[in-house]
Amino acid sequence: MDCLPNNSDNKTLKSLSSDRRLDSMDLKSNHTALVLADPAPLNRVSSGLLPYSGATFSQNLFLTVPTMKAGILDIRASNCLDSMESSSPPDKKSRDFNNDLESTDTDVAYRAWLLKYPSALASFDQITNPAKGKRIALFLDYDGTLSPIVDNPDCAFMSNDMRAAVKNVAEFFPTAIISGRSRDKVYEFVWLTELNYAGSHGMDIMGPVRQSFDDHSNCIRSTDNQGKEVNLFQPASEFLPMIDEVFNSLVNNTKDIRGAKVENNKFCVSVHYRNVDEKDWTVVAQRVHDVIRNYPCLRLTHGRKVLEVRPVINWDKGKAVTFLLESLGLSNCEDVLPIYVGDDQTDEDAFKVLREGNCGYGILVSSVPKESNAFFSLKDPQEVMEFLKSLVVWKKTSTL
Ligand SMILES: O=P(O)(O)OC[C@H]1O[C@H](O[C@H]2O[C@H](CO)[C@@H](O)[C@H](O)[C@H]2O)[C@H](O)[C@@H](O)[C@@H]1O
Repeated sequence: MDCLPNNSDNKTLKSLSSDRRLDSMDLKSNHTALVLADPAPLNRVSSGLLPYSGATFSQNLFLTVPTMKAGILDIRASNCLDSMESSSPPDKKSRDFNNDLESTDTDVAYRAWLLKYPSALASFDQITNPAKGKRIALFLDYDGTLSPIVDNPDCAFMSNDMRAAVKNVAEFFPTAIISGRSRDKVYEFVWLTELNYAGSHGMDIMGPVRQSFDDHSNCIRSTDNQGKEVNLFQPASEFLPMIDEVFNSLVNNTKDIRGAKVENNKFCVSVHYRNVDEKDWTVVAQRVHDVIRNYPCLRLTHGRKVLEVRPVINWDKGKAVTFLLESLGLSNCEDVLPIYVGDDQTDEDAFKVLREGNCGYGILVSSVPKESNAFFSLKDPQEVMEFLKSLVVWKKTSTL
């Protein structure tokens, strides 16, 4: 069934939910597990979507929702649990408990992995040589990239040193933050006016005014914190009432699970299980499924000890990068080298766009080996900061 709401009336979306309940009786279909799989949970994606082409694309933004097989919710929750475990590699604290032998194995595995994803610091020339004569455009994820992962998402502050490094780099290169958090929240953490911001995994982009976007159905004129006129692009605006409703249900459904935390990120909702006892992860997964089973227009993806509930639209951090490049007048690959730095599963969409377009580099921030679409790697936010500083030094000393 296509998930194609044609106006902002939440009832339309709810009635699609009831249709979907009929579909759930279709025992022949076999796509349900895909709803939960990350990163490509959908069975049909609108192709060739170029939002900045000037065409109205509201309809094309919506993806086909797989039909649901009756009575397999438990299987779905257990699939989800596998993903929860695999997308949550042990943190340094717990790895330090491992014995020496295991640590050595981990180091050997990491060094082997570095052959495939070389350090962006050690390979700095390889990154900057192709940038000669071009402008570098920088895209930065927030959590785990600019700020270290901490237990309480409300306390994921970036250091003053990191803020200074981002401010400096933005003086030389157009820079944008693309975060899963709401745009307002990430701005409160970063607090730098010289950047562009995209929140809700790219579903809320504030960029410079572009006349060519004026007819765009999801683009409106607004003002930023300093009263400057800007373009706001919000391709999931029709989902706002639904997301609020789901947020409230998720808060309600998980309030008895010790350590669970639900975060409203405006166009998506995060359900955190970092502080939940591992034996209760399955309960978290089940409760989330209990809620979203009523919303076929929503899907689930996995982040770092977090389940992300988001609209089923053909939009992600990769699309946001393309959109921002266009908005900033930087879409010509001949003149521009985009670099995207991120640590999470949702950043893979952006790495993929750069890799497939052969027009820039993804840099994965990870201290453990992971398969990625990135070209390079950095170990942690500290190394990200060193990389940003190196870019500034390179630019200042570069004669080209
Ligand atoms: O795209 P990002 O900027 O990386 O945002 C992704 C999610 O990041 C946050 O959660 C993660 O960081 C928290 C603070 O370190 C940590 O406690 C949590 O376990 C991580 O998943 C944020 O809270 C989420 O809303 C974002 O979606």
